[in-house]
Amino acid sequence: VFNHKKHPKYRQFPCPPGFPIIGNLHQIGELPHQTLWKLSKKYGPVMHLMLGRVPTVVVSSSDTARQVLRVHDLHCCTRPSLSGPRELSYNYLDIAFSPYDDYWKEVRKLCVQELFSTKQVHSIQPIKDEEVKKMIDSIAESASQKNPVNLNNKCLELTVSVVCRTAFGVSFEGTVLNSDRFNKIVREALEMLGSFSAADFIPYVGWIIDVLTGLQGRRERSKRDLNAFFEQMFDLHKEGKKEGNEDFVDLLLRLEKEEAVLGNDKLTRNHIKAILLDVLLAGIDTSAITMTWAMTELARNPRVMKKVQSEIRTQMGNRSMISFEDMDQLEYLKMVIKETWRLHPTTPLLLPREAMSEFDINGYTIPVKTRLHVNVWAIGRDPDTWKDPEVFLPERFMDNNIDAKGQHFELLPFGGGRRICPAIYMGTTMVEFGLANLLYHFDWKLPEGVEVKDIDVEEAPGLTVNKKNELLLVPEMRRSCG
Ligand code: HEM
Repeated sequence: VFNHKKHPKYRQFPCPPGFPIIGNLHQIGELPHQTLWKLSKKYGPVMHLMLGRVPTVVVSSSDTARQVLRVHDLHCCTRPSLSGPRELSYNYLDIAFSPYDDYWKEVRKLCVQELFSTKQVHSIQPIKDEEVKKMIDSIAESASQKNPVNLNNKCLELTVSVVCRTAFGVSFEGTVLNSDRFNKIVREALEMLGSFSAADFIPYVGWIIDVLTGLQGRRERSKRDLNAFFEQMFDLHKEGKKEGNEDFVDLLLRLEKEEAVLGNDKLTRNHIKAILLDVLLAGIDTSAITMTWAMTELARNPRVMKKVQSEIRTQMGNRSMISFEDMDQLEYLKMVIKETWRLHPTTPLLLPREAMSEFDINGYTIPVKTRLHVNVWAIGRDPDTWKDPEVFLPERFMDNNIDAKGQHFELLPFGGGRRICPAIYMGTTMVEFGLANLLYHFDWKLPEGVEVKDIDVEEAPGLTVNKKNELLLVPEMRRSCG
């Protein structure tokens, strides 16, 4: 383990005091991005911690994020090797947890060209149209009975349906797998990816703790369930029982048949499963969470709610459905989404990186093998960057060109550098389209007895951070004005 005190050439990092063996692990808590944000106020925007035996650096300002993600990207764009991801990703055959190597470059390129491309996003628009219509119809029913709607669930149902039909050609209403079982498999896998594994922090003996706590067993079960799910999807495609046009499984099976090559490997079933794993785990929650947080902030800020609805309704006039092309005109809605990402980035610490060679940030030397986190959540609340950071104010994006595509280091919901999310367009269009429809068709009232100040922003722990408590709002069908 690297010890700065024994290496006088290195400037001593600011670091909170820790204990032997566990280091600072006990300080991290359930919501690490929040704890680390508080610590960064005392220890600064480049902070060193020992998580067990793992030296970790957390950066918490837009300038230090720029240094990690742009200036030194090539020194630190690999991922650390972690037990949960290793188990679930067929030994890092996926994109998100693969180390930085030729295989990662090839598999990422293949997915960007074939699965996440603009052309692909446009080709799945009919699926989105249908699924959004289903969502609107089911909310309309609640509206007619004046029943509150659970928006966490509604947003998740929408993204599950869109992603499943796009990737597997299957919608989950009463078909092959019932959606409860599917949701359980996805939830458990997400938890296994995000869970704290002693083996990752305490070498040699940590794995014993994982066996004793039952984590290892749960991980193995999660992998078996996912594997069985993927096999079922392959069978379904073999039997020709799935619906619609070419989906991701069709496409990847076709590439397998054509003997596509990734780095030194031929594309096999395990590669396909690992790619589909990323689609499931990175594609479903992120968009749903963004929509839920946006609706939460709008309910807390009636002025903004009114303004964004007025924009959508003025631009759209009277329609039964909004189309994908209409999205271009909705400038204020886009600002609302950016403001949502500033305060509620779905992946607040991004995915971990690891230093591959030594480099400096602000005069501190980061040794090889140091783990790195960019605290995007802290950057969104940095008063040196944002005026009144705690206020939800979409207008702050009015007179600047700050976007969320990884070039503006004060707003990084998709990360940045070589590891930036490869599906920004797919994710953004899903969020815009879902929200525009929710806001166009309905007015949203608070349930009886609830006041604006009662709507909380408590967070649920996890690799992606959702609203902890359900957001319940009562929909009222929009009165058409013509
Ligand atoms: C609003 C929606 C989304 C958000 C906010 C989001 C956010 C992110 C973030 C923060 C990362 C980590 C970047 C880093 O470590 O620097 C990431 C990586 C990734 N995302 Fe997304 N994402 C979204 C949608 C999607 C979708 C729809 C897919 C696929 C269907 C996807 C696939 C991936 C993959 C494969 C990676 C790993 C990239 C790599 O390590 O090379 N994401 N995403």
